[in-house]
Amino acid sequence: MTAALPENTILIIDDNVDTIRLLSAMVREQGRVLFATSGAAGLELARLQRPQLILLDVEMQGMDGFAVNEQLRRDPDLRSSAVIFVTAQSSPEAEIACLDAGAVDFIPKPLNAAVVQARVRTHLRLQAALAVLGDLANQDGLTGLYNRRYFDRQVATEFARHRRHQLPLGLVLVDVDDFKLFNDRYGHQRGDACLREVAETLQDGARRPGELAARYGGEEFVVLLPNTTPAALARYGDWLCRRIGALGIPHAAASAAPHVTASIGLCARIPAENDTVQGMLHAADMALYRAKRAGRNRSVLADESVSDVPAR
Ligand SMILES: Nc1nc2c(ncn2[C@@H]2O[C@H](COP(=O)(O)OP(=O)(O)OP(=O)(O)O)[C@@H](O)[C@H]2O)c(=O)[nH]1
Repeated sequence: MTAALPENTILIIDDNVDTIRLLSAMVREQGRVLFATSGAAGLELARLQRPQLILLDVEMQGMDGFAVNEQLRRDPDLRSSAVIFVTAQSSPEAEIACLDAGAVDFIPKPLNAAVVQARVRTHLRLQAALAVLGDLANQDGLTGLYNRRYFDRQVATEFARHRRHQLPLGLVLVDVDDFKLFNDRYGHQRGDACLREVAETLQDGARRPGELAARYGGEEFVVLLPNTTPAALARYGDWLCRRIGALGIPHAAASAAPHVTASIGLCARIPAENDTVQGMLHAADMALYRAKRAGRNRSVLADESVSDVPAR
């Protein structure tokens, strides 16, 4: 689920071109170096490039380093970039003010190459460790898919985005059929292996940008499909059902087939003003319930889904 770690990116924000040149030369071996000569340009670049580390001049014309840092800290997308303040003010008070503002470190001017490199190295290492921890916190330990915590965050963001742009959002609940009987018959370890295989199938079927498969709990999974019409979602549900069946995992005690199958509840909607994520999940859950009641091993689209939106 996790993309390969990107190369380290270091952004220098300083209104003095000579300082930028000097700092760039000092840190260029340690990552890709970008620079901006004003706070506003620096924020713009940070938004586009998501640097691991920002070397931020405190005393700049216009927006000073503290103001830039405040905006960085406030923006959830930028908060993970570590800021090292660079300043000619080397009093203990100035140093404390930098750290209190949320910077991870402080580099005094005049610049010393060895000190700059050591600090940058340390914080790039810490950033890499934090990125690994962040990924683990979002991951389900058994299947490697995203966990429910991460899904809850993403679905809220996507729901709001789809409402803003009036696009249909697709939600898929997948529940492995008669899984208690599978565990009873084949044991918990084979049960775990089965869940991993189903998870892999879901992951394979959610590779387009913005698509996301997560473990929702126990033997239940959820897939989020941006900009997906009810008709396209119904096709996806049928396809997924067939793919899970085609894994051919024997399940002699199952009611729908002699192999592992899944029931799938689908909901695709353009979120209305008074809609909620919970409302969509509830609709998908009701559809899943109907799939179970109708004999399992099938996908069912929630009743109220709109169908007059362009095809995906
Ligand atoms: N092996 C394994 N089993 C799990 C895991 N999480 C949940 N389960 C089992 O999944 C089973 C789910 O059972 P039920 O909720 O009764 O549903 P079901 O047997 O799949 O029946 P239907 O959903 O009606 O088809 C329970 O026996 C749980 O113990 C897991 O991580 N590993």
